[in-house]
Amino acid sequence: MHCVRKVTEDLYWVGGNDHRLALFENIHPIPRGVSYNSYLLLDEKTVLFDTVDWSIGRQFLENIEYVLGGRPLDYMVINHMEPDHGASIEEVLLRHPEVQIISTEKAFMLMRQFGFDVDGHMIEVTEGDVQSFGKHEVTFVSAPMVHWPEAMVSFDITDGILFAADAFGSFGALDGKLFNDEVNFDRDWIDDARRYYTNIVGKYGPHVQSLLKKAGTIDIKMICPLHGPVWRSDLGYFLEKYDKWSRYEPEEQGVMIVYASMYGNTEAAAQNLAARLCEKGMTNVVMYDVSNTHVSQLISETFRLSHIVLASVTYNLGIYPLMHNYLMDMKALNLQKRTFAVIENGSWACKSGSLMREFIDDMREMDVLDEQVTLMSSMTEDNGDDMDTLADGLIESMKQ
Ligand SMILES: Cc1cc2nc3c(=O)[nH]c(=O)nc-3n(C[C@H](O)[C@H](O)[C@H](O)COP(=O)(O)O)c2cc1C
Repeated sequence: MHCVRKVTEDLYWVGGNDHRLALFENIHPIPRGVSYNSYLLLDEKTVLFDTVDWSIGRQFLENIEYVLGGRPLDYMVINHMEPDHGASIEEVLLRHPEVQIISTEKAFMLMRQFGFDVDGHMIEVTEGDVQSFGKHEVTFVSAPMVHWPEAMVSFDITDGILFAADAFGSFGALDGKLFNDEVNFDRDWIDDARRYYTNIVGKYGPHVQSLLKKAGTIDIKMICPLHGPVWRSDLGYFLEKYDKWSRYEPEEQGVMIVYASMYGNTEAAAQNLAARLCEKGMTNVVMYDVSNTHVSQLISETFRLSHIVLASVTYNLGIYPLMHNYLMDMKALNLQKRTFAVIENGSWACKSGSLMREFIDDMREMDVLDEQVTLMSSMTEDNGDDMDTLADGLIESMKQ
């Protein structure tokens, strides 16, 4: 049975939702599921914009057949060749041998690498090329590393619709609600959107910036991403988030305390700091235990907030492994422009503080406050003054 939504008079959403997949990219938990979006335009020619993950292939094929209503499929525009979007290309080809695929040179290379026989079906496009499908004229804009090197976005000049590939996407299944104005995005979706952006595309901020610059020159009325809601109102809200995230600017002044603790003493010290901060009036404080918070969530929150406190035990003369993993992820994603503070703990040879400092010093545009707390197994009254100075240092640095 088909399950489609009308996007405009002649454009249909023909994607689907997956609630069964536990880990996106086999790494990131997606408790709210994920949607794979694909769009079918009925003009003088019929045009499919991207395909879907194989997990929802059957639903997708039924949707296409329903919307086509017996018409041939003339074109398939492939903006992005990652398998969660490109996996169904070959099946569409088998069912519609008449189809011509419009894509970039690199995407065709990837199609062959993934084993698709696309010979005789290829129309290669580059930046600025325009293709007319009847009433609709579509131009193609390269978007390398947003989030793979072959990526492009397509812009329907006639209706002002941006087919944005992996840009402006979000984790979360749509479950009937296709448009941003059919959901409470700022309440129910923004955390998943941020976790999607920061972990999937976060590393490529400068590439996203260059795409945003190009987007600024065209009159976009609607954004059709490959995951999550279609944007048809309040576009500025999401464009502004993307601008901040891709410039690595925090969304909020606030303190994120990330702690690693085996027996609870470092955790107690983290609580002590949180209480002091709130006592001093800084109440935008969140706390995360590295041992029970997925690193994708830690990364997302690190993009959101301005100040990060790392509180870690020393573990076999090193940083606690899960804290180390978080720091490595942060570095891999190229995160910048944050202020850190350090709380270290050790019972006989305390090393975690200096090691965490070294790690952060190696990253771009990161500050570490001089104020630091060193615990010998547990926090005592003797540490009180240092903890107070640390809290003051955090609050002071927010004023700058
Ligand atoms: C497996 C293991 C390895 C540790 N390695 C060190 C170490 O190399 N140097 C040190 O000073 N403390 C070491 N510690 C002690 C911890 O850093 C920490 O002081 C202690 O676990 C108390 O903090 P917590 O209650 O937050 O876990 C180790 C503890 C464990 C369980």
